[in-house]
Amino acid sequence: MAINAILLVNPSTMGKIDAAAIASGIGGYGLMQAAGAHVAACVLRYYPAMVRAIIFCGPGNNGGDGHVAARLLAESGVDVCRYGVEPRPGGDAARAHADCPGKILPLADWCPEPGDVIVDALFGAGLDRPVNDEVAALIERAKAAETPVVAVDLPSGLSGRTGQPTGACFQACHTVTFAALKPGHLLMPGRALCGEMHLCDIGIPARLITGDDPISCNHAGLYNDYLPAADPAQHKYKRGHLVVFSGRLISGGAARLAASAGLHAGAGLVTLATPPGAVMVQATHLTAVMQRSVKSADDLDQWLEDPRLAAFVLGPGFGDLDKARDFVTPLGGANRPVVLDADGLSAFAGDTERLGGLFLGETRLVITPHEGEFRRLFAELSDDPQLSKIDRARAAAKILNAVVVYKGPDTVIAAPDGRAAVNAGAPPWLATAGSGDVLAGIIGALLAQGMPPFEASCAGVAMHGQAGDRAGRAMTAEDLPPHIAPL
Ligand SMILES: NC(=O)C1=CN([C@@H]2O[C@H](COP(=O)(O)OP(=O)(O)OC[C@H]3O[C@@H](n4cnc5c(N)ncnc54)[C@H](O)[C@@H]3O)[C@@H](O)[C@H]2O)[C@@H](O)CC1
Ligand SMILES: Nc1ncnc2c1ncn2[C@@H]1O[C@H](COP(=O)(O)OP(=O)(O)O)[C@@H](O)[C@H]1O
Ligand SMILES: [K+]
Repeated sequence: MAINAILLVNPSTMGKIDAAAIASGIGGYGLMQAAGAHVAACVLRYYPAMVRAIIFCGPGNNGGDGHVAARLLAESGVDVCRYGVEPRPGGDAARAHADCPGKILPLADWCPEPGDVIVDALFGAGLDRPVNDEVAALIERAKAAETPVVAVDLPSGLSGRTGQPTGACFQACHTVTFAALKPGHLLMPGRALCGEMHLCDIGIPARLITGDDPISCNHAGLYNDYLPAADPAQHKYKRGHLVVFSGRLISGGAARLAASAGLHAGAGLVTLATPPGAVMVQATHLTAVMQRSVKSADDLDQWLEDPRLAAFVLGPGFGDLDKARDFVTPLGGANRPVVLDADGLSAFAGDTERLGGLFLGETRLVITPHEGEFRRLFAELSDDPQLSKIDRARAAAKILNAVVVYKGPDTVIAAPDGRAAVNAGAPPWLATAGSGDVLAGIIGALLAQGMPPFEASCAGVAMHGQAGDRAGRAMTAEDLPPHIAPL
C-alpha cells in the first residue's frame, strides 16, 4: 500500500511529494479524484443517516478535494450543497469544480439543519495564516449546531506542522488524510481536533513518500535492533546495575517507583542511593531493590569507582536542589548514562549551560521533562509560538547534548543529531502521580542494559504506554511496574 504510517511529513514536504508524484507522470487531477473519493467514502460509511452533505470548499487543492467529494456524494444519491469560493482558474481544483454540477454558494448562506454533515475542504496543507472572520464565524456556527465535521487532510485552521490552531479551527469527528501523517495530526491539540484519523492511499508511489527530516511516529523499527537480548549466559551484573537516587524521608516513594520499574524493565540489580536519615524507612519498603547510604558528593565519587554501576536515575522525589546539582557533577564525570527527571531538572533551571557542559562528548544524558519542567529549563523555547513541540525538544536536545523525552499525551523523543519521534498511543490514564517516575526507571534500566540513549528512550516510552494499557484505566503508578514487559 502506498502510504507510510510511520513517517511524519511536514506540509511543505508533502507539497514536494505531491509535486514529485505529478512530475513522475501521475496526474494531479487523478490524485485529487482519489483523495475526494476517500472523503466521500468516509462520509457515506460513518453517516449513513445524513440528510444533507454540506461541502465547504476553499480556493486551493484542499477545496479541489471537496469538489470531487461533492460530485461523488451527489452521484451516490446524497443531497449535496457546496459553499465557499470558486477556485483560481487553470488548476486541478478548477477542473474538479467544473466537473461538479450545481452552484457554489457563499459560506454565510449556510443555515444548519438537523441531519447536516460538513465536509471541511477549506484549507489543508496550504494554511499559512489565521482564518478570516467569515470562516471563524462559520466554525462557530458549526460548533453551536453540533454539526459533525469530516475534515479533508486537516481541520481548517490547524497547522499541520505544529499541531496548533493558527486562530479559529474546526473540531472534526473524522479527518481523512493522504499518503502520510503530518506532525499536526499527532501533536496536541491537533490530535484531538482531528477526531478519528484515516490515512489513505491516493496512489503516490511509496518510494516518493520520504521526508527530508527524520521525524516519525514512535515505532519498533527505531529500537528493535538495540533491545537487550535474553542471553542464556546472562548474570545479573551483565544485565546492568541501575542506581536510583532517593530523596529524603518525606518523598522516598518516587525513587522506589523508579527502582521497581527498573527491575521489571530488566536491570539485573537496582540499588537505591539513599540519604542516611531515610535508609531505615526505605528499608521497610524494599525487597528485591537494594540500598546504599550515600550522604555526600564525596561518598558518591568513591562509589563511582565501581565500574559495574551502569546507569543512574536522579530526580524523582529528590527534594534538595543544591544536593542534586552537587551529585550530577560527579555523575557527569563518570562517563556513564544518566536519566534526569523532576528535581534533577529543576536543579538546573536557569543553568542549562552548566548541565550541558557536564555531559559533553558521546550523548549519555536523557532528560524526561513534563511541560512545566521543560518551561523551567527552556522558557524561551516554550514561549516561541512558531515552534512545534518537536522543534522545542530538538532545540533542547542540541543545547544539552541530551536525548529529550518531552512528556505528555504527545511525548516527543528528540536526539541532538535531529532524530525525533512522537509517541501518540499511550493511554490517558498514565496522567497520574508517579507515572513519570516509573518511566524514568524504565529508561534507566534500558540504558543500564546497554541500549543507546535515543533507542532506550523510544523503547522506554513504548514500554511505559504498554504497561499502562495492561494495567487498565483504574491503575495507579504503583500498579505499573508489574505490568512492564520486555518488548
Ligand atoms: N496534487 C496535489 O498537490 C494534491 C493535493 N491535495 C490537497 O491539496 C491540499 C493542499 O493544497 P494547496 O497547497 O492548494 O493548499 P490549500 O488548499 O490548503 O490552501 C491554499 C490556499 O489557501 C490560501 N490560504 C491559506 N491560509 C489561508 C487563510 N487562513 N485564509 C485564507 N486563505 C488562506 C493560500 O494562500 C492558498 O491560496 C492538501 O491539503 C490536500 O487536501 C490532494 O488533492 C492530493 C493531491
Ligand atoms: N493524556 C495523556 N495521555 C498519555 N500519557 C500521558 C498523558 N498525560 C501524561 N501522560 C504520561 O504520563 C507520565 C506523567 O509523568 P509526570 O508528568 O512526570 O508525572 P509524575 O511527576 O507524577 O510522575 C508521562 O510519561 C506522560 O507522558
Ligand atoms: K480542511
